[in-house]
Amino acid sequence: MLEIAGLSVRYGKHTALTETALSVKKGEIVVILGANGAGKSTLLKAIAGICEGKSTGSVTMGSDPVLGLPAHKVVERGIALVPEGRGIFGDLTVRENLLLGANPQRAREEADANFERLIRLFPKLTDRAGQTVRTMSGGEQQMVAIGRAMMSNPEILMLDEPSLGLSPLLAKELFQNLKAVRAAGLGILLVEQNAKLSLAIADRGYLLENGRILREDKASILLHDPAVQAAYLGGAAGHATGPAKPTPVPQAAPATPTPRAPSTASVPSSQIAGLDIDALVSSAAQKAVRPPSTLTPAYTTSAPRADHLRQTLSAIESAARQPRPSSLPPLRAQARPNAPTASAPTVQRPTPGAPTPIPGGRVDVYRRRPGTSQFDKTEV
Ligand SMILES: Nc1ncnc2c1ncn2[C@@H]1O[C@H](COP(=O)(O)OP(=O)(O)OP(=O)(O)O)[C@@H](O)[C@H]1O
Repeated sequence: MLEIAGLSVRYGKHTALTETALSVKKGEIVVILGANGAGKSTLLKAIAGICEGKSTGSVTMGSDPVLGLPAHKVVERGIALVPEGRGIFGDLTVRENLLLGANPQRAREEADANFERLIRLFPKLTDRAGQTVRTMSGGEQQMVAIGRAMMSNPEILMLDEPSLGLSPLLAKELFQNLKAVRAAGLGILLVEQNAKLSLAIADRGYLLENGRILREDKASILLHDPAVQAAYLGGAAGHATGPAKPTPVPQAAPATPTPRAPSTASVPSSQIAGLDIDALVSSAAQKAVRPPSTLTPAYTTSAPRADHLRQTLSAIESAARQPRPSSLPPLRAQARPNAPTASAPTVQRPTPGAPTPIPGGRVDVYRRRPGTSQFDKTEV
């Protein structure tokens, strides 16, 4: 169904993918294994229409060409991507995130059916429909991200390292969920560091190295191949999880989830479809542009900023109260609204201690009495 042939991607002079070929059929899970920088994310991004590099070759969905289409058109062709890091809206509820997934034209008419399919696959989502997503555990958030992608009614679901950041238990649950998605008839293209778990559920696998596909085989064969074990499973199947990458920090579930709205035991599909998708999309777009205060942890409350301001002001005030050092030259005499006007039109900058005499003329210099608004006249 998804066919990739001769796909190459360059970022400027750097070639990230070279003549890549692979396919994903309906109802199968295909996993891409590769070390850091092998080009796995680039492959998914090039298919999804969000790659910053220059892509050449061919990507087709059925008989439709896909390569080069903008991301929203790729989704309309039936390909959905769950990006690394999930890309969900943490400030929105589960229901709102799912509804955003139903924005593509191909999904709008079938939003009810897609939602029914989703809650059959992930019944937990119905209990959490009103919960704000950022209050959920990493595994639950990943489920929302997959759920949102599925609401676009895809035939191919692509996932970029979905187990990243999940505890082993949550990762296991995630891979069980992917089996359920496959059973629903979707094709899955999976990029994973967790070679053991992903090969255990996959049908086929590709090994990608330095942007080239080195090998393609059945997942069960790859899983038990000594060379694959050495490269991706730490030398012994079942003990390691893939090539070197910093061990993800498991996301703990919050002690007490705080739903924004009371949890609904069951959400009828009409409740999903009843929301206004366009309004939600534009509100989500606004929320995605965060004010600077939410981006800088130090300024998440106004107190530290106010303290800093107060300290700065008091430092300026106390500096202003300091007596002026006598070595500094006096300020240039200026006309003041309530002071007598100097008889000469210009006053030269005086030397310290004594005003400079003006040749051929007399200058009246007015000095302010300290602490008053009175002026004393001096003739020069
Ligand atoms: N936007 C970009 N601009 C320039 N080079 C890039 C860009 N994105 C990726 N690359 C380079 O392309 C190569 C492949 O990167 P890619 O992210 O696809 O690898 P990966 O296999 O997904 O790695 P990882 O597992 O570390 O995420 C790397 O050398 C990377 O530095």
